[in-house]
This record gives sequence, structure tokens and C-alpha cells, in this order.
Amino acid sequence: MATRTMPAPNRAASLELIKNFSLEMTGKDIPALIEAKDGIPPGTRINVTFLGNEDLEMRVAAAKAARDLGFIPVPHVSARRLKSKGDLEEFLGRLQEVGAAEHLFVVGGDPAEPEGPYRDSLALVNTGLLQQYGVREVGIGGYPEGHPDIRKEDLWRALEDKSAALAAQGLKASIITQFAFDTAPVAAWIDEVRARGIQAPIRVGTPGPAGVKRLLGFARRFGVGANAMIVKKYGFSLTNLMGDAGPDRFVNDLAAVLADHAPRQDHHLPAQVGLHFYTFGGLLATANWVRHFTEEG
Ligand SMILES: NC(=O)C1=CN([C@@H]2O[C@H](COP(=O)(O)OP(=O)(O)OC[C@H]3O[C@@H](n4cnc5c(N)ncnc54)[C@H](O)[C@@H]3O)[C@@H](O)[C@H]2O)C=CC1
Ligand SMILES: Nc1nc(=O)c2c([nH]1)NC[C@@H]1CN(c3ccc(C(=O)N[C@@H](CCC(=O)O)C(=O)O)cc3)CN21
Repeated sequence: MATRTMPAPNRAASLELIKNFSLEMTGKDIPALIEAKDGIPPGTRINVTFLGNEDLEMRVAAAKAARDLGFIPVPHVSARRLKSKGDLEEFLGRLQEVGAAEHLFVVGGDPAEPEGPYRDSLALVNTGLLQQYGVREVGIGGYPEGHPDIRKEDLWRALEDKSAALAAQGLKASIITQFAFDTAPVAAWIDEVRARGIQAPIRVGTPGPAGVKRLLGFARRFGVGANAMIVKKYGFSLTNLMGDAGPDRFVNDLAAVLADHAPRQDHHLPAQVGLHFYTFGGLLATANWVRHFTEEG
């Protein structure tokens, strides 16, 4: 595959891309969020993961903390990890009580077999329960490089079905993608989403600055492309595995590529593409990285 030459960084495009960024935290990251709060713009969306090693109390407490600290919580709901309809209603009810139900991210969930009645995120949308608990906007997953356990055509059908189901229920949709190191598949995937008539805002998953070993570990776990050429293009070599790799090159390259692709920019449209930072245990480091990139570039 011909290695594409990097377009020259386009500072204005990079600043446009990174504004209104969102961050991700796990149920264990409340202390980290408190430590990082002064460096995160008020009203920033903070996604709260729904992992196997968290419980209801941790997830609600994390969403409440994000709300109380002046941010917009976006709790994840993992369809396959829900034990029953009651489980879903309890979680939504608790989120509504703490003012954290307005924005949700629904996802299939990693279990190979559902632990309850919901086998995919569309099933959650189709319960018709979301708006009953005050949900107004629903995030759904996107996979520029595919998913190790799911066929490409199933991912595209799911994206189209969820978009249609959300529109039918008067719920706003947004797409958050799996993280990537290579911008080419991301730009191509965005073009295909738009070509399929899906206009929802897209937040491109971006790895926050984290140890290279940790990043490669998550990439392997989640089926994200990380071969030698890609990681070199991303800006870290396979030799200095101990270094911290910040997403400077990924952000600048993606912004420049999107600026080249952009159809005639109609500035009345809301920003259609933004960034979602996976913090991987480094919430403070990620918040600091975003602030420095935005201030100094
Ligand atoms: N993007 C993110 O931040 C996250 C992504 N995920 C992963 O993405 C997967 C897909 O989630 P969605 O995009 O919501 O897809 P989805 O729930 O809309 O499902 C798309 C299609 O893939 C199947 N599917 C879903 N999860 C599966 C699994 N774990 N194994 C095999 N087939 C599965 C579904 O039956 C459906 O046919 C999740 O299952 C999980 O592995 C999980 C958590 C966060
Ligand atoms: N297929 C798939 N499954 C996922 O669960 C998933 C994705 N993709 N895409 C990215 C997001 C981000 N995910 C995560 C997972 C763990 C941490 C994390 O920070 N974990 C802590 C403790 C270790 C742990 O709980 O696993 C850490 O310090 O790394 C963050 C984001 C889960 N997500």
C-alpha cells in the first residue's frame, strides 16, 4: 500500500476539529476527574464507560460527578451486559435522578453472548424506554477499521438501522468511533457514512497520550490496526515502547485530510466531525494534552 505523504498541518482546521471535544472516563475515574476538572472547559461531554469491572453504583456515581462538576455526562449502556428489562429501567431511573440521563451512548457490549434480553444496541433503542427516562440524544458506535467479531455489512446495517430508529423516535443521534492510529481509514469511512445519507455528527475516537505499550495493548484487545507502518506514521516507533505517544500527528493529519475532503463548507451546519478522547487511565494527562495542543499547537 503506497504510504500517503502527510498533508501539511492546517492549524485552523486542527483547532476547528478539536473544539467541542469529548472525553471518556471509567467508573474508577472520579478522583481523576476531580483532579483534572479545572483544565476541562465547562459543558464538555464526559462519556462514562460500562465495563465488566464496574457496577451500577460506580457508573451512577461517575455520571453524577461529571454533572456536579459542570460537565455533560454521557453514560454508556452496554446491551449485552444488562441482565433484564428491570436492570435497564433501574439504570435509566438512577441516571435521571442525578440529572445524567439526557445524553446516552448505547453499545452492543463485549460479551460474546448477551447476559440478558438485549443482543445489540438497536434492541435498546427499540424498547421505547429511552425517552421515557428523559433521554434526548443517543450516541452509537462506528468502526472505521471494522470490528474483529462483527462482519462489515452487519456493522453498516446496524448503523443505518439505529440511525433510522432514533429518527423515528425523535431522538437526536451522534456517532462515536472506535479509536484509530491511521487517519486514512477514518477519512474514507466518514465519506462512506455521508454517502449512505447518515448526517449524524461524528466524534472520531482518538487515543489520549498514554504509554505506547498500553495503547498497543488496547489496540490489540479491540481489534484496532497497529502494524509497524501505522504506528510509525502515528509518531511512535516500536523501539521506544516506554515513551508517551500523544495524538498530535493523528489530529493534525486528520484535520488536514478532512479540510481537503470538505465539500463547500456551509458554516450554518453544526460542526459535523469532532474528536472523542479515550483516556485509558490517563484522564488528567489527556485533558492537559488537549489544552496544550489548543493553546500552543
Ligand atoms: N465504540 C466503543 O466505544 C465501544 C465499542 N464496543 C464494542 O463494539 C461492539 C459493537 O457494538 P455496537 O456498535 O453497538 O454494535 P451493535 O450492538 O449495533 O451490533 C451490531 C451487530 O453486531 C452484533 N454484535 C454486537 N456486539 C457483538 C459482539 N460483542 N460479538 C459479536 N457480535 C456482536 C450485533 O448482534 C449486531 O448484529 C460491542 O459489542 C463491543 O464489542 C464496546 C464498548 C465501547
Ligand atoms: N470493542 C471495544 N470494547 C470496548 O470496551 C471499548 C472499545 N472497543 N473501544 C474503546 C472503549 C474504551 N474502553 C476503555 C476500557 C478501559 C479503560 C481504562 O481506562 N481502564 C482502566 C483500568 C483497567 C480496566 O478497567 O480495564 C485503565 O487504567 O486502563 C478505558 C476505556 C472500552 N471501549
